[in-house]
Amino acid sequence: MFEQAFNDEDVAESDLVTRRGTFRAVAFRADGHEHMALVYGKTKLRENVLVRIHSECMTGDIFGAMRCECGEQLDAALSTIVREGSGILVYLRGHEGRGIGLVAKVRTHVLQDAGLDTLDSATSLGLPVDIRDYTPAARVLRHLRVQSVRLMSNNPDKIAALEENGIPVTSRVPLLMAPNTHNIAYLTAKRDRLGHDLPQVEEFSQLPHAR
Ligand SMILES: Nc1nc2c(ncn2[C@@H]2O[C@H](COP(=O)(O)OP(=O)(O)OP(=O)(O)O)[C@@H](O)[C@H]2O)c(=O)[nH]1
Ligand SMILES: [Zn+2]
Repeated sequence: MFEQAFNDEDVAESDLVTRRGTFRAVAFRADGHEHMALVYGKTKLRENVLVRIHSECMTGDIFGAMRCECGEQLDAALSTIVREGSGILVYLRGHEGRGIGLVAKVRTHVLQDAGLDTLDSATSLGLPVDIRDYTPAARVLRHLRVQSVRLMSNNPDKIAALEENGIPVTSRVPLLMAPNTHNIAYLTAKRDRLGHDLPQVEEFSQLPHAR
């Protein structure tokens, strides 16, 4: 059996008016962290709900860092959800630096500036490459009574994790941002070493999502 959703004391929700529109903000505690699901439009008991599972990235999401494309993906995912009229963005804490934390991530940046890629910079510090746990996302989607999802991601691990945790993924929606000189190495390592579904650099400019 899959884990039940949440005890009442671990979840709270309210309307959240944002510059993009009014979402339902569902704050929840899971695995020692406080996470958030932003729900737009009607998703309860629906199939093929447009979903983004977004891993916390303080540098990219809040400060607009260009080392990665996280901030742009966050913007694009929310815009797409609003444009389509419904969907859910799950913002997962504890995922900073693919799970190694903020201090460790910044330490890997120093090594990346010296030429190592995102994987080697972690392993050379004795750190794991990716220890993210997606079960809190599956739990909140179950709590929200979502029947199946269209997942906005380029990472096959996220699809596998949802399926393993009882949330059917009917399709994957690519979330491709145009590369810049600061994140091209990061994107290339994701494609070539982590198996993310990303195009070759020269193909990016022809993509509908690229900007
Ligand atoms: N270890 C490490 N983590 C990073 C670095 N830059 C960003 N991250 C983290 O990477 C996470 C995002 O993972 P990505 O591999 O970029 O993308 P993803 O979420 O797996 O896949 P998508 O769904 O396609 O966006 C965030 O939690 C960031 O904090 C870095 O240089 N080193
Ligand atoms: Zn990032």
